[in-house]
Amino acid sequence: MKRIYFIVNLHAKNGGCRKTWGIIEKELKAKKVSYKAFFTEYPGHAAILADSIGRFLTSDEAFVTAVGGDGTFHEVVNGSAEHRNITLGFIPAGSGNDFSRGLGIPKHAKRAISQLLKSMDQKTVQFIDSGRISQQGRDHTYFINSMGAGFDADVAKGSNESEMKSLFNRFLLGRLIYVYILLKLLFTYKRTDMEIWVDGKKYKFEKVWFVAISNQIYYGGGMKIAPDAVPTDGLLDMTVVYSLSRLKLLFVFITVFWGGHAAFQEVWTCRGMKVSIRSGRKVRVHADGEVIGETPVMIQVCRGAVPVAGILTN
Ligand SMILES: Nc1ncnc2c1ncn2[C@@H]1O[C@H](COP(=O)(O)OP(=O)(O)OP(=O)(O)O)[C@@H](O)[C@H]1O
Repeated sequence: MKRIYFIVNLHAKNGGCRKTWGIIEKELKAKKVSYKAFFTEYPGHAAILADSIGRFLTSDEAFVTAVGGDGTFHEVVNGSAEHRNITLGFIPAGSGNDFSRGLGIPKHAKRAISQLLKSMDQKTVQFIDSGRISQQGRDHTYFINSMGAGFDADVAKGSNESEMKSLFNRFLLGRLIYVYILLKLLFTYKRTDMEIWVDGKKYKFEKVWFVAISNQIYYGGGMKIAPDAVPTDGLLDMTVVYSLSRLKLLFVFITVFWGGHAAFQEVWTCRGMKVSIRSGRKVRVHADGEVIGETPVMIQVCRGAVPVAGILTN
């Protein structure tokens, strides 16, 4: 097997990733796997490391595995987007871990690395779709899980910056930070009207809470925002939540945990390849839980653009 390059964010899960990396390293040494690890030193570094590995190895096939949370994997996906020679892997060691939940990667480190090594050995790589977000005056950003505009981007920002995140992580409740921040922001968020174009067709919505565009089922640490999303179908799943009172949003929110929200008339869903989002007032936009800018944005699916080893898709 070829050498594996690891990009490790020891700060993921408020430092909890250090333990995961210890387990992985022990396994790699026991199995005599050739590897090299790079550790992120600041936000955004994982993307630079992935890009450097892609450039350094030029046309050689390269295995690059992210160890951290969805934010770390998001950076690695973006850093390797221009390098067709890179095959990715992911070992979940974050607070939310939606990618691994949706793509069948075991949450236990030892099992996750075994699955990854087996997949690399047997060359059972799968080609996952990604979404490409375009904003005026900025480089493209890619997402692998989901993107969103409006309330959920504010919640993502609040979750990433919250001092409570480390407290939740300490009690192994990292997933609940999203719920905690959502409840905090629910009573102050100002809704706005939005215009959404899907594959050339225009839809208008009043008093929108958020638009979520998903490549796979989960977001926000285990919520089934797009229960029917398939990450290899060349399509993105849209969810628009609009015209709901604050109280009813809370009610709808509870149903997202089992994917029951689509039954409400104020929840609109649709599938497509090309989407654009415009809003009455500018609202925040996130990609894989990382804030990347504001509306307006355009999104395009990139079918099968991301080769990933060690995953299970149907
Ligand atoms: N050396 C570093 N110091 C501080 N922050 C870093 C460092 N390296 C990476 N980061 C940042 O840490 C943040 C959190 O990482 P990540 O999202 O992977 O973990 P998480 O938030 O615990 O998990 P999840 O996204 O699954 O909830 C990312 O925004 C990343 O840019």
